[in-house]
Amino acid sequence: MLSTHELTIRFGGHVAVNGVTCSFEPGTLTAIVGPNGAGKTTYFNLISGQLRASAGRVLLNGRDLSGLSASQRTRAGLGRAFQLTNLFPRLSVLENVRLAVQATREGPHRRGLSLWSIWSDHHALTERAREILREVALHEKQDELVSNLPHGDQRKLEVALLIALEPQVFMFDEPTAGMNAAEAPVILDLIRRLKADRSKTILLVEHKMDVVRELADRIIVLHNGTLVADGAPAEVIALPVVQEAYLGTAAVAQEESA
Ligand SMILES: Nc1ncnc2c1ncn2[C@@H]1O[C@H](COP(=O)(O)OP(=O)(O)OP(=O)(O)O)[C@@H](O)[C@H]1O
Repeated sequence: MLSTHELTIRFGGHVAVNGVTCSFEPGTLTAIVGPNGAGKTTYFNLISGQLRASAGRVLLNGRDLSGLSASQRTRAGLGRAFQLTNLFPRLSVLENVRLAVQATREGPHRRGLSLWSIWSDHHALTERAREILREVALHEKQDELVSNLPHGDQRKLEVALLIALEPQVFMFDEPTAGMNAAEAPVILDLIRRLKADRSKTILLVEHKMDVVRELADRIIVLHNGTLVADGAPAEVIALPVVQEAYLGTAAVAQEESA
């Protein structure tokens, strides 16, 4: 189980995430919603280690990750979509995924340096990388250079790399942002499949309410950095703070007068 305890960060005088205590169970997809600037991405950054907390703790299966770097947290099982700046733009799509698979499987694949083990490892890693690319519908572009990929494909590649890490916790920050109508369903299907594997913990920051409504088992709401609501999707979506953030104050006024 993943949990945060009184997690807080201050930027100068501004408290962007303010004492957030919350637990996330395996087999559950939790959507994190809230108005612009509420602290959703900052909360993600604190969990994944991109930002160091001013106070509070992040625990995974009882282990305190608070002092660990982002890459150490990744090795501990926290999977956050790669920033594309971390990729190798001059390598192919397949090579990038293969390297991520290799980095994940480094331990079991170290069987000494016989030519056979090098070849069979390479073969197995490449096969796994191809399989992942099929899952995100990027297999037809496996030989393209990453630097040449259009935006939607780069986002798919981020998800491919996340899968290659085989994390226990999947963190998606607006995974379909910038994708066209043909591309988004591929990623949403993939999240549905991850969800069906009841052992994974999934966190999703998402502005599209239809996506949240369909995928989330639970919704938490951040407002000015504070956790203001936590519960089943239908009851949380009905709250005025969510209605205001996503549907505009007009919708709230209409409901109130109805
Ligand atoms: N590195 C930083 N330095 C200073 N202030 C920051 C920094 N990162 C975030 N903030 C501030 O923290 C607050 C929360 O930002 P954050 O991006 O987490 O919100 P969000 O809920 O993800 O917003 P959005 O929905 O618009 O993406 C904002 O007021 C933002 O300006």
